[in-house]
Amino acid sequence: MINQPNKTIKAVGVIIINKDKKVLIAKRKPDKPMPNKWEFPGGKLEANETLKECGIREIKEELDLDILIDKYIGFEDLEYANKKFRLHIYTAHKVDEEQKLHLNEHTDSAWVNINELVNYDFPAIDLPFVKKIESMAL
Ligand SMILES: Nc1nc2c([nH]c(=O)n2[C@H]2C[C@H](O)[C@@H](COP(=O)(O)OP(=O)(O)OP(=O)(O)O)O2)c(=O)[nH]1
Ligand SMILES: [Mg+2]
Repeated sequence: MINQPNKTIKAVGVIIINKDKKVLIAKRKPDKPMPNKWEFPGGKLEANETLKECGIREIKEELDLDILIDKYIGFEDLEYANKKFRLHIYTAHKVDEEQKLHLNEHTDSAWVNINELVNYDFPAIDLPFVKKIESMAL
């Protein structure tokens, strides 16, 4: 296939919120882009799926969790390794609050209060999302 350096890659990150209003964050592996950063789990859109379907699929693949998507928060654009990304963020909750996660793609995870998110090392692009959910009544 011809290289398409200007094509924007769509990705989805999911902010899973539990009954205590804590949000799930996960730590990226050391051998991935943005090594060891904390993130809202998710990944890249595949052909023939919607952004919401992508979020649900990625959370199942990365964490073995079944979720329902709640709200669209927004998007931010980023660029690295000569590639352009547009990261869309949704909030969601687990179908079964008791379901336990498994780390298939991350080295660590944590359920944290929204006002504690600033203490974790996120990619710069996540800061507007953190600010936005801090100001929302979740
Ligand atoms: N999932 C997620 N990605 C983020 C966040 N912040 C941020 O800059 N990114 C970037 C990293 C990636 O360039 C892109 C999402 O890619 P990803 O690494 O999750 O993709 P993926 O799960 O499909 O991983 P892979 O197939 O490349 O291993 O967005 C975030 O909070 N969550
Ligand atoms: Mg991912």
